Amino acid sequence: MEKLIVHGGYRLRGAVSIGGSKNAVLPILAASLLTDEPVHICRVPDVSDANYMLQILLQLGADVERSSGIARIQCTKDKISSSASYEQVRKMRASICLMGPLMARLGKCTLPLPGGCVIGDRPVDLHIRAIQALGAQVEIHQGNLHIHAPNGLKGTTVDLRGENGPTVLGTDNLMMAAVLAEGTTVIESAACEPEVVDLANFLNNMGAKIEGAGTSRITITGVEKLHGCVHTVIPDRIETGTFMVAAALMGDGVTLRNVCRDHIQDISRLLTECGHKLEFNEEGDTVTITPSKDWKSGKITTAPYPGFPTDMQAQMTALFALTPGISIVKDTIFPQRFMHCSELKRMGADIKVDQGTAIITGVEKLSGAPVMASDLRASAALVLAALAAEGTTEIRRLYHLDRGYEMIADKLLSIGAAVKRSVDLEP
Ligand SMILES: CC(=O)N[C@H]1[C@@H](OP(=O)(O)OP(=O)(O)OC[C@H]2O[C@@H](n3ccc(=O)[nH]c3=O)[C@H](O)[C@@H]2O)O[C@H](CO)[C@@H](O)[C@@H]1O
Ligand SMILES: C=C(OP(=O)(O)O)C(=O)O
Repeated sequence: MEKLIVHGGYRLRGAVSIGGSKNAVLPILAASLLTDEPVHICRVPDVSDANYMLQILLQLGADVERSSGIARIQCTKDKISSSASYEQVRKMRASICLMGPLMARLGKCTLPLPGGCVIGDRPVDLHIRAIQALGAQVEIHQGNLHIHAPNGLKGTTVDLRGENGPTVLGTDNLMMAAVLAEGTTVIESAACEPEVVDLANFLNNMGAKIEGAGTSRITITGVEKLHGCVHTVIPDRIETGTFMVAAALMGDGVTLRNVCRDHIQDISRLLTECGHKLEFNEEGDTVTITPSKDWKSGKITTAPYPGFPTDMQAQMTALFALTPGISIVKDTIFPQRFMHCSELKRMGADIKVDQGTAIITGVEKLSGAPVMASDLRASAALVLAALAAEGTTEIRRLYHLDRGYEMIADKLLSIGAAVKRSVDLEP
């Protein structure tokens, strides 16, 4: 196993290029199952989740080639298997989004149920409700979802609102199941995230008829077949936000390239309210961050898009740990997503967590410590805190970070951080 060693206190200066979105590319890769023809997906980030998804497709029978960020995938129907094994999917919850395309293409599938994870309970009841509404029968046996649609999938209206609001991968799954279904499917209370829009654009490029993606009502008119296409994945808005926080903490002229201004409005608003200066170019694809010497505390309540993303709250907590005053972070989507706080406290942060809310009193300095990453964004929060801390921090369980950050150590090193990966000899 590897660990990340960070010597804190180095100012950051220079430019970083943001990669393709992990959360957009996962369902897009799964959607390549929907056609016999090859699809070319550009700007596939080199992160372990995308690599697992490509491996799963390969094991399901797809032809997969990858070079310089471009994946070429071809899924010939009679070579594709409808079952994925627990070994294949256990590493990635997003494997649930294989359900929609496998059902659309083969009319049946067997998928291991994804478990919960450290960010909280992660049920799939809405995914099941969606596929049942299209006419599929679902059984759960020995930890597997067995789904089949003996009479094919038929379009209908499905309200996907759950207790905590819309579901992102649930919306993706239903869209992918409906593109080849008979008739029209209307998704009410659909998720509006940019990643859902990117998937809809990809499917429309393949010949699907989807309208309304990016709003809470999506209409899908089933077509007989889809064809190959070339698609470029949107920039990763969470990687962008993470580097924006790094720049707010330690920047001295950091520019981020290949960003999408429209997708990060709430993150930008919050950083601006805290006093940091953001300058976008006219196209909105490059931003320069100038940290404030007179920074202010802030308040976040996570919410579905266009609200503040839950995937950025841990990184903001790291920023607030060093921001004077009292800041408040409430996660309404994953109220248990505060594992990073106990590790930040070991570095000297003053944080109290109670019932889905963290109250953070800014301290003057953090100090480096050995810390343990518990999940993807918690790891990012620890890296950010370590960049600003006095002394050296060693972050263990780097595989969490590698799920969603492409070459993060190299990118940080290139703008002046003192970071290096090292083999961790401890068990
Ligand atoms: C690969 C990917 O894109 N992951 C993102 C996606 O996860 P994912 O799509 O799994 O998250 P959802 O949008 O489905 O979850 C939103 C809320 O709905 C609940 N829920 C979800 C499904 C369901 O069947 N029943 C149910 O109750 C969840 O527990 C959660 O409280 O959106 C999350 C919320 O923005 C992000 O944090 C994840 O990074
Ligand atoms: C929680 C995340 O991803 P996943 O849904 O794949 O666990 C994330 O990207 O922050």
